[in-house]
Amino acid sequence: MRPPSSVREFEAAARARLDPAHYDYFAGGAGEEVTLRANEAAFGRLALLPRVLGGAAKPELGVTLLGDRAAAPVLVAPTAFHRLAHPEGEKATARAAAAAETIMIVSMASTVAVGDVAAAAPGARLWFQLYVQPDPAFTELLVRRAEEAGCGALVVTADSPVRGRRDRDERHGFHDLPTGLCCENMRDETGRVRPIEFSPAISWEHVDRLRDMTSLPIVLKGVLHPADARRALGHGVSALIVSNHGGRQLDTVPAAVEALPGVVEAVAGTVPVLLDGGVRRGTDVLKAMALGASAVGVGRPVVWGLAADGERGVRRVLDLLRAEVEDALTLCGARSVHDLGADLVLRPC
Ligand SMILES: Cc1cc2nc3c(=O)[nH]c(=O)nc-3n(C[C@H](O)[C@H](O)[C@H](O)COP(=O)(O)O)c2cc1C
Ligand SMILES: CC(C)CC(=O)C(=O)O
Repeated sequence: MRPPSSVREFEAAARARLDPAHYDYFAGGAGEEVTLRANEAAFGRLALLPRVLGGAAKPELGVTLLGDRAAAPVLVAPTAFHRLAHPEGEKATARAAAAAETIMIVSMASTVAVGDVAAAAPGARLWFQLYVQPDPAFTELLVRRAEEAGCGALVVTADSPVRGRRDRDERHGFHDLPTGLCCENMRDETGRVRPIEFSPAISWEHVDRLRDMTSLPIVLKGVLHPADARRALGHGVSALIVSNHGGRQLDTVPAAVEALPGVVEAVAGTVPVLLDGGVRRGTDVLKAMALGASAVGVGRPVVWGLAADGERGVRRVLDLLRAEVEDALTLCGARSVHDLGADLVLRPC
């Protein structure tokens, strides 16, 4: 059978393979899924206004983020539970990210321990995503594990003081991983697996404590409001990710790409601003970068690749997106992803 030739086809292939409860866990969003739909729809409403006769024979796609080089401005966003999608789980994802020469943000809720992910994928550039745990000693243990695994940054998720309410999971009664799988990073010193806890009282003080705890750069994920973006700058944050968690947390917040310009303006170039949510095509990547993003993350597309064909599927998803970015860049008459300005995008009135 021919391999899928778009992220959409990968989703169809993944859906055909996955248990419906697991497909719905990966695909679903919070509440009425207004934000989930908005993430993709907002990219569709933005039109590209290309230039002509300005291209390069080999356009520049590479970006350097917090000292880590990525061959294309498309990162692997942190997503939980990869072994639900494929037995090799995060090991397969990391190998594919390494082969595609991009950065993978390993979820704290990975089903392979971050140290084992790193060991399985030599040369992978990994960052570690953290949900601050109510027990500060356990949070510190997680940070040390990320450091020992060689992760290049700590990505602190700020949009999840509680877990989003997801009707699809309720309908299936999907609340726990099946027997044999667990969140391997959550083992304490005795080997017991702790449940992931959310911290409703998470605050800027927690960011300060993390700042004191580690010399890793801290990336704040889940920022939508410009005032929070400005505030983050005073707390030693090295980058921001504009994200609504793929529409899985607070429903009816704006599409990520709609929130992007306000955050970009607020930080005024002091730190890189990344975006995730709804990126499915190379043209989406260009639109986000034209509006000021330094790179984007993809969540579900990677899971679809993994479910469809393991490491090979993830590699193909990343390669497809890279090729689409290259084509779109050339068709926009641009020589480099660093040359894109807001005039490339026509926003609806
Ligand atoms: C199945 C799934 C699991 C996720 N798990 C995490 C997680 O563990 N930590 C986190 O910060 N974000 C998590 N996210 C959010 C992603 O990092 C990202 O914000 C989102 O998927 C981007 O939207 P996209 O799926 O449209 O690309 C998850 C998203 C999905 C779809
Ligand atoms: C363990 C989960 C809370 C992971 C997550 O962030 C998600 O499912 O969106």
